[in-house]
Amino acid sequence: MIHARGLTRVFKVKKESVTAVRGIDLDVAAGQLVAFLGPNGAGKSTTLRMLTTLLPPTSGTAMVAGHDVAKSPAAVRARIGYVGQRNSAGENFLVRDELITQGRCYDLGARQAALRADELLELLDLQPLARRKPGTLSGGQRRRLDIALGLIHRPDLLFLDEPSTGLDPKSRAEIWEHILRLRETYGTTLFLTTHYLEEADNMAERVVIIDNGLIIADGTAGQLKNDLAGDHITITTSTEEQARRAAELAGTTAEGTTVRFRVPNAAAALPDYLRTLDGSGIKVTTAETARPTLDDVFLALTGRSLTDDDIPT
Ligand SMILES: Nc1ncnc2c1ncn2[C@@H]1O[C@H](COP(=O)(O)OP(=O)(O)OP(=O)(O)O)[C@@H](O)[C@H]1O
Repeated sequence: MIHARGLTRVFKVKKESVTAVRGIDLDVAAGQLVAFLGPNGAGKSTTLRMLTTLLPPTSGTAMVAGHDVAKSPAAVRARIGYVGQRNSAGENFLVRDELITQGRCYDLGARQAALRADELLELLDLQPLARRKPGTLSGGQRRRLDIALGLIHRPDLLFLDEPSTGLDPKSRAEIWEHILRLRETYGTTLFLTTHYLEEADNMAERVVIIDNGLIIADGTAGQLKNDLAGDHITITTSTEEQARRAAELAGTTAEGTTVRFRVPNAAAALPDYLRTLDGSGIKVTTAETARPTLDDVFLALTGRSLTDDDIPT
């Protein structure tokens, strides 16, 4: 569904050039749900804009929904949907009429546009709001309308830029419920950016991480965590001296009475470690293990946290 090779975008700003995307290769099969993650300024929106024909690549190629973004942008646009970060609906029409008008823009006949609008109102639980104006909807309701607008021509592939950002946790959960439902109903391929790591972790079957214009990791959340981060073991001891010795045995340094370190499989490693500590006369007060997060993956790859720069987690 997406087949990009060496996709690059350089912006000229006065005499300087900014390389936002540095030759990325990306393949997305039909029906996949891919989360595209990266810190602020990593190149997510620029990539999305190139894949959706909104911005021409400086070099490289991308076939999207079977067509070349540079050579046949109209054919790409006819087959994809794009839900940007800003609201797509106008303010003047009622919700249902907004959808019908959008359908007419895609050359649907009046009857077909109305049928499609009603189908999407149903799918996105917008039926009770059909006769309201978009300006009167809540943030979550507006996002659902944006998604419906992106789906009116029943695209094979839907791009969503930060679909849940700025919503309260309940509305975020609802948006995800609808995203998953539309995938189940239509089998739509979904490619979305998100700042919410736990959403990418729980919902997407594939996570692609971009940093500084380059794809630095690509796989299931589980694979990335196993291969690149490792589990956490945390123990506490009753004295700082004991923690220092326990840390030494784990090849790390203590923080007060706490020792933290990573291992490939904590459940298997912890009993051995506790036995070693016991044999050395170190009294452990608490011991726990934790699976890594996607942020741990990013940290392991770059030495930085994805949650820096005020990115909400
Ligand atoms: N029109 C432009 N002119 C100049 N530089 C740009 C332009 N658009 C993006 N950039 C730069 O390209 C880089 C990537 O930006 P992009 O918006 O793609 O990142 P992002 O990962 O989407 O970030 P965010 O999560 O903050 O939206 C940044 O350094 C940005 O400043």
